[in-house]
Amino acid sequence: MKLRELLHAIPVQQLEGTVDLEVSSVCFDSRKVSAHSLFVAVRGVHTDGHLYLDKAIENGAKVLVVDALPDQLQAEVTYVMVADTSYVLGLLASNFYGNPSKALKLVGITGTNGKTTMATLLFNLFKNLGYHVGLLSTVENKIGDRVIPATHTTPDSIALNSLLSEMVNEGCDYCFMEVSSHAVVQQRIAGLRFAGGIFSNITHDHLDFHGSFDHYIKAKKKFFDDLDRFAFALTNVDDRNGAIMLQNTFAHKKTYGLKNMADFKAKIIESHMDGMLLQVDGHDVWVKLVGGFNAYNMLAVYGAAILLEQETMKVLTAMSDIIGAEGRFDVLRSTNGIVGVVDYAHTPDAVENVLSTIRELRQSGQQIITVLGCGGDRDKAKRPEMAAVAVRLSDKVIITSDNPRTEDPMMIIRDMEAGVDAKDRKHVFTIAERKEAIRAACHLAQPGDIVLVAGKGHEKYQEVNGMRQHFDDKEILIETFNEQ
Ligand SMILES: CC(=O)N[C@H]1[C@@H](OP(=O)(O)OP(=O)(O)OC[C@H]2O[C@@H](n3ccc(=O)[nH]c3=O)[C@H](O)[C@@H]2O)O[C@H](CO)[C@@H](O)[C@@H]1O[C@H](C)C(=O)N[C@@H](C)C(=O)N[C@H](CCC(=O)O)C(=O)O
Ligand SMILES: Nc1ncnc2c1ncn2[C@@H]1O[C@H](COP(=O)(O)OP(=O)(O)OP(=O)(O)O)[C@@H](O)[C@H]1O
Ligand SMILES: N[C@H](CCC[C@H](N)C(=O)O)C(=O)O
Ligand SMILES: [Mg+2]
Repeated sequence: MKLRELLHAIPVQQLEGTVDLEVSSVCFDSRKVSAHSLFVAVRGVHTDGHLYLDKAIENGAKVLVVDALPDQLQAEVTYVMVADTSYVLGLLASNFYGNPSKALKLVGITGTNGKTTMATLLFNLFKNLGYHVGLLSTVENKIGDRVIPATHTTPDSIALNSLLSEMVNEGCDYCFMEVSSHAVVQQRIAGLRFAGGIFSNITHDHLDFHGSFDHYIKAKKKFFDDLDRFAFALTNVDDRNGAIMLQNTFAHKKTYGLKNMADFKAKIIESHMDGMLLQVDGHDVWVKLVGGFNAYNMLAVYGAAILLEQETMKVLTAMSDIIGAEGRFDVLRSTNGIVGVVDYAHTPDAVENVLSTIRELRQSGQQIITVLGCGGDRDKAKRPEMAAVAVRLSDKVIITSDNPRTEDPMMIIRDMEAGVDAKDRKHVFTIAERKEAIRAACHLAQPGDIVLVAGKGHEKYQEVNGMRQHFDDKEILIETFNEQ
């Protein structure tokens, strides 16, 4: 593509060099630059792309996008100075791939918990309604039935636009994607046109990255602030911060809720281990998901489908058929009657929701044994809180490891243990090796008891010191159950 074309609608402050040259690719990593690339220098968490301008030129870059011009300019290179390179990277990525978000209906979902579940439910619902659909999620990216492994909850703007353009080329009508707060702050979604945005909820997470809860709220809100007047903005009115999300949006404001007045309303009529009977806008509908939080997820999905102009009865019928994402309240049973639940709960709120649901569904005498850990190089403040909630709502807890990354697993465990009251310690065990922790929980369980393995859900790895080793909670549960 010609640089002149690529710079369409880009807020350029200063230009040095020609715009009549061919650009072969847009890159933000000097190591991925090849002949005739355009390199965007981004200021990151660990380093600054502006330090790699020479490396980018050495690797073949002919255009550099910067927020400050270097002292020495190279004659054969075009310099484009802009105020915010991360933002401009989003716009350039959209332009480079032909603005694919404008050629399908893109719906973004943000919030602390429920994004993957809602995006997957919407993907499955619209497929069931007969559309060709795309999905961008933590678990996987999908174009129709084709799976493309996911590296992030929200891909970087180049990967994102490349995936969207493949979706357009393959005839997708809709794409449902997760919008993480990291992605909003890092402008990964800049330049995208959304047909709608959905807010699930906001509770404690990622305070390491955002600094404070207030900044975390503002990051989520920015997604709605940037929606245009043709989009819908659907929020959870039962969440304390649900209304705040829509304060400054130009989009059509719509609400859903189980407790407060809302445009889309639902009630839980019956709850079972294998599903719930919901009343959605006055209609009874059986769904295959369990837990009050999933009533919210289902209701938001219903609301979004109606806002996307689907027929009510068709949507309700399809809702009975669809399932959510892998590793979200997956139930397994041992031959001797122990119930295993694998769930991706990795925030205090999610642990509370999952355990409250299990408590509501258990029969008298059934014990709950929870296995959980907390991720390394992530929000430390949630560690004692997650442990405290698990101890409050379980009969026994085994504290273990969950992706220690570059941290010492025992230090993470100590942070978690700080949330356990002295009086509860006799019900709490520490087994750093996750496999052994799961096995011990199964051995402690009596027939009928429930073993919750929380935090990793669909993940197929344990990350230790930058190395990912194969690890699958479900696989270990099944293996141990088969021995019992
Ligand atoms: C903290 C964070 O979000 N980091 C993301 C960020 O990296 P960074 O800011 O650390 O980048 P950096 O290393 O400082 O480098 C700055 C710039 O210099 C460039 N560089 C660097 C070295 C070099 O030799 N040449 C070069 O050009 C880099 O390409 C980059 O453009 O930008 C990168 C490119 O987009 C991301 O891959 C990276 O995600 C890391 C791997 C990550 O773990 N992110 C997690 C926290 C994340 O994003 N999670 C959310 C979901 C959270 C949730 O809701 O659960 C997600 O959306 O996945
Ligand atoms: N609407 C909800 N409200 C609260 N908790 C939820 C909700 N939906 C799911 N959960 C809980 O949160 C966990 C994570 O759900 P999900 O993967 O859908 O969230 P996410 O927002 O995609 O998370 P991530 O930020 O890691 O991408 C689930 O396993 C469940 O325990
Ligand atoms: N997307 C989340 C997932 C956390 C899941 C948990 N298994 C962990 O590694 O902390 C994050 O990167 O913070
Ligand atoms: Mg997710």
